[in-house]
This record gives sequence, structure tokens and C-alpha cells, in this order.
Amino acid sequence: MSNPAAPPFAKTADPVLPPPDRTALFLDFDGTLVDIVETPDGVTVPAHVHDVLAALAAATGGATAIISGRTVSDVRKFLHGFDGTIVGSHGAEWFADGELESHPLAGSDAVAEATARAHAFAEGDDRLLVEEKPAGVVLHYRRAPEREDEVRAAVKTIARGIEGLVPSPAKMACELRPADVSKRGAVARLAGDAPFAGRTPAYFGDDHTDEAAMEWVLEQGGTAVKIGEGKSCAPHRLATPADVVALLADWTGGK
Ligand SMILES: O=P(O)(O)OC[C@H]1O[C@H](O[C@H]2O[C@H](CO)[C@@H](O)[C@H](O)[C@H]2O)[C@H](O)[C@@H](O)[C@@H]1O
Repeated sequence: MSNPAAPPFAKTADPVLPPPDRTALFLDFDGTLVDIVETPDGVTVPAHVHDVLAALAAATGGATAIISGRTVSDVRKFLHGFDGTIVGSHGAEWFADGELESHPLAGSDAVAEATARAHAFAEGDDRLLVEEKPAGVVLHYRRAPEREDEVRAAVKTIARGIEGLVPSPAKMACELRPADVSKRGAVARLAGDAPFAGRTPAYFGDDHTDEAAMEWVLEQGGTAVKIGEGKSCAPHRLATPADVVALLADWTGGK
């Protein structure tokens, strides 16, 4: 049973993060830096977030990365001005030093086939959204929650027929992504290279797909912060993206 005297969410940076110049900072995007909204295109990024990301990049000496399920192109659109490393599509895309590296399945016939099947499934119900990615496809059912089981079953069926893609459940969505990518693999790879190597990793995330990355970070002696409700391996928790941004601003010495 939870202790009613304990605050439900950690609110200060001090017990959570080492100093910026010793931290490798990994930040999820949706639900972590910005609020979850009804549709993927409907996200708004408060102006303050851009300032805080710039401050984080400077304070960590470039060891701040966005680790997102979004495409790199989406993250760059929403976080224009951020020139640090962006891992997109759960690790199927990498953007660093101005160069984009994509998974071999990007633009493949397999992804085109999966995308066509996702559209065929969604046809006739305009509450369902199909989000196309270079190396995968997402079926969103936030506007038709009663279709969750059907969507998840459809994604499993599509995956069974297409080599190299696996189902990946997310918040009110189910995705097909390359079998050999994950946010865990992404942070492990990043942490081996400058400027992340040799630092204590810290991961902020809100979703199921962030959990394996947070487990890896904890295995390395780092720290993890879960945003919002739900089961998590993370020892720390914040309620909202606004809390994340405030905590990180405070950590860099900003307002
Ligand atoms: O890894 P993330 O950066 O957190 O991205 C995860 C997925 O986020 C987006 O979908 C989610 O956010 C939408 C906007 O708030 C919401 O409408 C949807 O229900 C959520 O699942 C994005 O569209 C996906 O591609 C990302 O994989």
C-alpha cells in the first residue's frame, strides 16, 4: 500500500540528476516534453521548451539527445532550433552532426506493403489514423478507443505476413517497426560515443517503449524518470511534461 504521507511525484532535480557536465541526458518527446493530444499533428510545443533544450545542450556539452518514436523529420519540425542528436522511429533513424542514417527497411517494399495493409484496415472509419514512417507505420485509435483490440489484432496479423517488422504497442496506437530497433538499443549505442560516453545516463520517458531504455539506464547506475501514471521501472516520477521542463530548466540554472 502506498504511503499517504509521501508526495506522489519527485519535484526536485537534486535527488534525481548528477551535474549537467557529468550527465548523458536522454529525452523522449510525446508525453515527456509535450502533452499528449488527440492527433499526432495536433501537438504544440511551448516556446519555453526550445529555450530549455538549448540550455540543456549547452550545459551538457551536447550530451542531450531526443529519443523518440516519431520520425526524425517530425521531431526536427517540432523542435526546430535543437541541433543535438535525434534518434527517431524508435531507433530506425539517427540524426547527428547534420547527417541522417536510416534503417535498411526504410522505403522498402515491406514497409510499403505494411502501410497499404494498415490503410486497408482503417478504410471506412475516419476516426482511425494511419501515420506513415520511413521504416514502419502506426495505426492510431485515440478517437475510437473501443476498436483497440481490433487494431492490435490487425497489426499482429500484418506483422505475421511481413518479415522484419514487429508490432509495438503505444499510447492509443499500435505500430509496426523494424524488429531489430528499440529505444534500449538506441541509448546503449549512443552512450558508447562522445559526447555521451563516460557520463551517468539519465532518461525521461512516459510510454511503454521507454521502459526498456530506462531499464538499461538503471543497469548502468543511471537514473530514470517516468512521466505520468502507469507502471514503470523508473525510481522517479513527474506528473506532466510541464514539470519535466521546469525541473530541467532549474537543473541548468535557468528559470
Ligand atoms: O517516443 P515518443 O516521442 O513519445 O513518440 C511516441 C509516439 O508519439 C506519437 O503518438 C502519441 O502522441 C500523439 C500526440 O500526442 C497521440 O495522439 C497518440 O495517441 C500517441 O500514441 C506519434 O504519433 C507516434 O509516431 C510516436 O511513436
